This record gives sequence, C-alpha cells and structure tokens, in this order.
Amino acid sequence: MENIKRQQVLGFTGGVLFVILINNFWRWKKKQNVLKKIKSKSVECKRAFDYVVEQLKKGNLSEDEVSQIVQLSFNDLHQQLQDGTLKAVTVLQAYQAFALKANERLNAITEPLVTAMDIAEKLDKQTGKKGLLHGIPVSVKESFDIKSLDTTAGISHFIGKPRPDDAALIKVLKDEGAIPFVRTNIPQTMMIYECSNPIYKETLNPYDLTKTPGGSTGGESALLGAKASIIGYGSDIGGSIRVPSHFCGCYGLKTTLERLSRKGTLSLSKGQMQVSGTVGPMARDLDGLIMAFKVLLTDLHFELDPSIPPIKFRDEIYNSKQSLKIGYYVTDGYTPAVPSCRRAVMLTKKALEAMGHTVVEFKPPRMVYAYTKLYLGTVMGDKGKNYTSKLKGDIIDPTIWKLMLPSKLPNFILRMMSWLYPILTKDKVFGDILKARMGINSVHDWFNHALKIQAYKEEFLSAWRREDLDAVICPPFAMAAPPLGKVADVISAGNYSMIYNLLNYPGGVLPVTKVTADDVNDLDNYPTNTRTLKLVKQFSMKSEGLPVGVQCVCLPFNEELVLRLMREAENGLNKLQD
Ligand SMILES: CCCCCCCC/C=C\CCCCCCCC(=O)NCC(=O)O
Repeated sequence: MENIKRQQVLGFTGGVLFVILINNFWRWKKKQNVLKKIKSKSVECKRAFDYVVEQLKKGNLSEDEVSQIVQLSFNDLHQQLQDGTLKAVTVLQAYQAFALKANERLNAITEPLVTAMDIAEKLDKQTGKKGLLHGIPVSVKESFDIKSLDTTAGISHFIGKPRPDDAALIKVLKDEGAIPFVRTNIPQTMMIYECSNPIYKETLNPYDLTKTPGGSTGGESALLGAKASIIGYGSDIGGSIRVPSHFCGCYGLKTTLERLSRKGTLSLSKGQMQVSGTVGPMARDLDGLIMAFKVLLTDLHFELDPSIPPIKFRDEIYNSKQSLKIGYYVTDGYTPAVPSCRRAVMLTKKALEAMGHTVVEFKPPRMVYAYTKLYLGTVMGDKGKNYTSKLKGDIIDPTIWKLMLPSKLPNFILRMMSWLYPILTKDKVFGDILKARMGINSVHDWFNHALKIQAYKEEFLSAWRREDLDAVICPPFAMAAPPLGKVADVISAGNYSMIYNLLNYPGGVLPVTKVTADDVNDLDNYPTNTRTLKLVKQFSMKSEGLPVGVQCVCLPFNEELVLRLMREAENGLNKLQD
C-alpha cells in the first residue's frame, strides 16, 4: 500500500516536472525563433545600410558641401531644387551622409531606402513640370508601408511579412517628387512616448543622449532635431507626433481623423473606432511643415482613398488677417506643467498678443475624467488585448513593461489595487487609471461608453464656444524630455496631447524655448503630493538646455488655422526677441 502511494506521488511529481520541462522547452524554442527572426531582420537592415554607404563612396561631396546643403532652410532648399541650382542626387547624397553619421549617435534610422538614389537620378533627368517636393529627401516612420519591406512597429510577429505596396501617402509624396530616403524608429507597439524595441533597439535624444526623443514617432523627431532630415511623417493616437516634436525641438502636426489617408499604415488599434490614430507631417522648420501638409492634399490622394473628404489646402484660412481669440492653460488638474513648459505657454501668449490677438485663460472641463474614464477607458477598452495579442511569445522591451503589466493582471487584483492605491498614496486619479485598465465588459457598456465620449465632446465644445475661442494654446506634455526608460512612470503627463485625440481636434507643436537654470530652480515650488508629480519633478531636475514646445489646437478640420496660429506665434516670438 505504502509502495503504491509512493509510486503515485512519484508518478504525479514526475508528470508535473515533465509538463514544466516541456513548457519551458517550448518557451525557449519560441524565444529562439524570435531571436532568429530579429537576427535576420538586422542582417537585412545592415545590408541596406552597407549598400547606401557603398553608394555614397562613389559620390564626391566634401564634408563642407554636405554641411552647407543640410543647413539650408526648407524654403531655400526647395527653391534651389526647383530652379535647378541643386540636383536631386546631390541633395540626397548630402542627407544620406549626414543622416547616417547622426545615426551612429542616435540610432534613429531603422533602414535606409535603397531605392532612393534611383528616384533621385530619374528626377534629375525629368524635363516636365516639377512636383511640389521635387528632390526633397523625406524620412518616414517605420509604420508606413514601403513596398516589399516589413512594417513591424518593433514587434517580431510582423517580421518576414513584406508589404505588397507603398502606403497611400508615400505614393502621393513620390508623385510630387519627394524622395523617401530612410525609415525611422518606433517603440514596440507604438503606445509610449519612448522609442525602443527589441528589433531596432533604442533611439536617443539629440539634445541629450541620456534623454528619450519621445515616441512613438521618436526616430523622426531625433533625426529632425539633429538636422539630419528636413521633413518627415508620423502617426498620433495619443501624442506620438506632438510629444516627440516637443522633446526634440521640431515641428509636428496631428491632423483631424480622415483629413489624411491612413491606408497602408500600421496601427494595433484600428478596430477600435472611438479614438483613432491619425497621420501627419513633422519638420525642421515651419515652412517645411506647411509644405509637408499642403503637398498631400491632391487629387491623387483623394483618388487613392475616397474616404478622405477632398478638401485641398485652404489658403484663405491660412492667409487670413482676422485677429483671433485664443484660450490658454497650463494645468490639466492632475499633472501641472513644470516651470519651463508653463513659461513656454506664457511666452507664446505674449507673442500672440504682440501680433494683435486676444489671449484669455481657458479652463477645459473635466480633463482628468476625460483622460482616465474616456481616453484610457477607450484605448484599453479590450484590456489591451489589441496590443498584447501581437506580443505573445515576443521579447518585451523594458520601456513598455510597466504599461503592459496591468493588462496581464486579473481584474479583481486591479480592482483591489484601485481601492488600496489612493488610500496609501492619496492619489485618487491613479486609482481611476487602474480601473480604466480593467477594460469594458460588454457591447452594451461599450455603446454607453461611446455616448459618454459624445457627451464630453459636446461639453468641451460648449466651454470653447462660451469663450468664443478660435484656438487654444497649451503644453504638449507636462515636462521636457524625461530620462531614457522612465516615461512609463510619468505617462499621465501626456494628457495634454491625449485629450485632443479623444476630441479629434487638430494640434500642432512648435519649439518655443529651452529649459533654463531658472526653470530648474523654480521646480522648488512644483507640487509633489503624488508619486507621478514627485517623478515629474525629479526627472526635470537635469533638464537644462532641453527644447520646450507649445501646442496650438483648433476645431476639427481646421489644420490651416492651426498652421496660421503657429506662424503668428513664431513671428510674435521673433518680434519679442528683436
Ligand atoms: C504595451 C501594451 C499595452 C499598451 C499600453 C497602453 C497603456 C495606456 C497608457 C497610456 C496611454 C497611452 C499613451 C499614448 C502614447 C502615444 C501613442 C501614439 O500616439 N501612438 C501612435 C500610433 O499608434 O500611431
């Protein structure tokens, strides 16, 4: 009897050990597979880098010539390509050389496009009318499809699935004579304001290599900030164009949903239609940004994607001289802007007043509710499955671990944490953030949730109309670029951007100032009553010299007014400096 029992126990234990062994072996095998895929991808990318390096050796541009070309403003470069003073091949070689050099420091490029030189050579032979972007090298976020290359968003699941065609916007750009010359890095899943993934690794901020360039369009912002590209394109479902532009001192425009085609761009949340990602241009200067937007609004674009309303660039709005009434704010009621970001808004207010506009304080309604219940409630409505399902068996980048964790916890734990956390830390909002991470239970609840978003949109619009506003200025993020790997801890600082994805208002970011020693000293008075605020303050202590931007927001489909406001702000800022 004893023997039988012992045999049963041994048999059971052996069985369990066997299952564990098989399971571990299975996991190990899967990981090896992932590593193999990543390896083959890096070999493929290295081949592209080597090819371009070899091509560059055949060119004969001196360092001085390269530097002269990349220093040209957008308008000067555009003019010289249009009148033939500069050849497309020469400009491409200069940008390739400069970008590859900057990339050694920043790791912003996922792969150079080997087709670029052929395009440039053809353009130089062309005799007819030149396109609006004739010969302008353009960088593009990795999430835009390029024919016969993978689009991965840093997720190994997407390796080895070359795309059948170029994204619609890439076709429009090529039709206007632009030369897509590099693809740029993104964070794994594209759902964080950092720029790191296991395939292409981590991108750094050109102003301070210990800081993040932001994300998810972080490769773009790093390259533009380093002057290694002149215009580029990205996407934004929660600030991914605006926040990296702010962190790296460049210009970015998040458009209204359906102003520009997203055909052939990757987003992991396309089935979720309440808050959708949009695409938009980024640039080194404002003229570049305006042209990078304007050039897309063509018949070809509307033909390639008939769901886009055929609204061409409205010069009458952009050129209007009518004085504007603009609202401003520097707190969302949870994460107030740090002194540098507050100063940037106040400086812009002064600049706009100097240009003859009226700027008044605006208090957007219930911004914390909009962030926790509505924005997070929506993007995490499926408890993050859209994202986690594509990450099964993948290597998870350390920068997104903390954001991913709540999606892995059972709801009763999340509920318990959402009760306990506010008691222990006095941070009630964080309790709501955890609740939002529990997802939405039923289709009925999802419908009701959609109604709440609709009601909030009405409430926000009423507040806007009560003040009779044409536009709003505010920070894009509560602080300047945080240190690498720390964004998950201060993700709420992005509410300043996320809210305009919820509302579907267009927003542009322009660089306004840099963090000064006084800004850092003024952090003494920054509140520290929650963990998030303590970290915002701590991460801002070593931020002197980092760029600081301001966000300009208008009502849906008013991109031209956003651009006008950015222009007026920039002119006003220059006027104040004189
Ligand atoms: C990593 C897996 C789970 C996703 C975690 C999402 C957690 C939600 C928390 C924070 C709010 C979202 C931050 C938004 C970051 C910017 C995203 C963006 O604009 N992406 C562009 C795009 O997807 O095209």
